[in-house]
Amino acid sequence: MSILRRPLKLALVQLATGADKSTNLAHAKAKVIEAAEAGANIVVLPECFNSPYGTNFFPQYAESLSTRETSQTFGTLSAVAKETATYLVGGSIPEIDPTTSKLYNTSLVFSPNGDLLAKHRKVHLFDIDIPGKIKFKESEVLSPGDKMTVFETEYGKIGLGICYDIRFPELAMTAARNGCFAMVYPGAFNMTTGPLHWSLLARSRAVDNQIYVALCSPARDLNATYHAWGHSMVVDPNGEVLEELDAEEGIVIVNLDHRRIDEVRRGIPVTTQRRFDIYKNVAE
Ligand SMILES: NC(=O)CCC(=O)C(=O)O
Repeated sequence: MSILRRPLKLALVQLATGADKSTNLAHAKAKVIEAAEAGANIVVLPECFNSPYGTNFFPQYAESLSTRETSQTFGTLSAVAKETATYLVGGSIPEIDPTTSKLYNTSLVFSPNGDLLAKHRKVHLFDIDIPGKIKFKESEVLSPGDKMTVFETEYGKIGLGICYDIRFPELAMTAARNGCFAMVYPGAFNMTTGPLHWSLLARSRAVDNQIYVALCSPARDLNATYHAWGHSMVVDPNGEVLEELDAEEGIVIVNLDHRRIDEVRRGIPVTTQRRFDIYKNVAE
């Protein structure tokens, strides 16, 4: 059997977000319903979809995600997943762990009956400094997650990362080696690295592993302090961009098909040609 058990429709919601959390949540809910009505089986929201993106905003917007009772966002996502009977990758939101007071950039995934399926805390924090262009240091306020995240669906397994996580091929590689048919990354690249690396990284992770790769960004808001690149996209296992948005709000809906994975893997059989006998000390 293929790693993708049967065809499905994947939707990416490139959401326009603002400063008001309740408005963002209501808007996200409306867009998830719109995607589901268009036939989506799995819906993805962007990184930091309920708040502006910035280290100064994380503490203010953070929620404890232990239960739906402690988190407005948890409750909303769970309810809309159930209402629409879709798998929902709830982008990411700032999380506070009440026992340690540590903050995380966290993604929650819900099943079609509204149960929490997975929780991914961004593993690689976005700390970069490109002189004259962009300096950003998530680690000033956030702590990194300490595990990879793969979740099981009726279609097969999906790996989950958040934005900067895509720069580390090991995550996608490990997920693919463990049988995932796709990597999904809620993300918010910027106007410096977005044009150069966003598509390149998505296509690289896809070609490396011969899996589908989906990146879901917020829409660009030039009134915000951080200008997201947008360009939410789905790439197929051969590295071809199936659909890509521009900067504005929109929904990408794409059919994923196991026959495409099988065909690409048959044509270029790198999955069976690997030389594990000569790859040594990869952890160094
Ligand atoms: N939110 C992020 O992790 C941004 C990552 C990014 O822009 C990059 O270039 O990497």
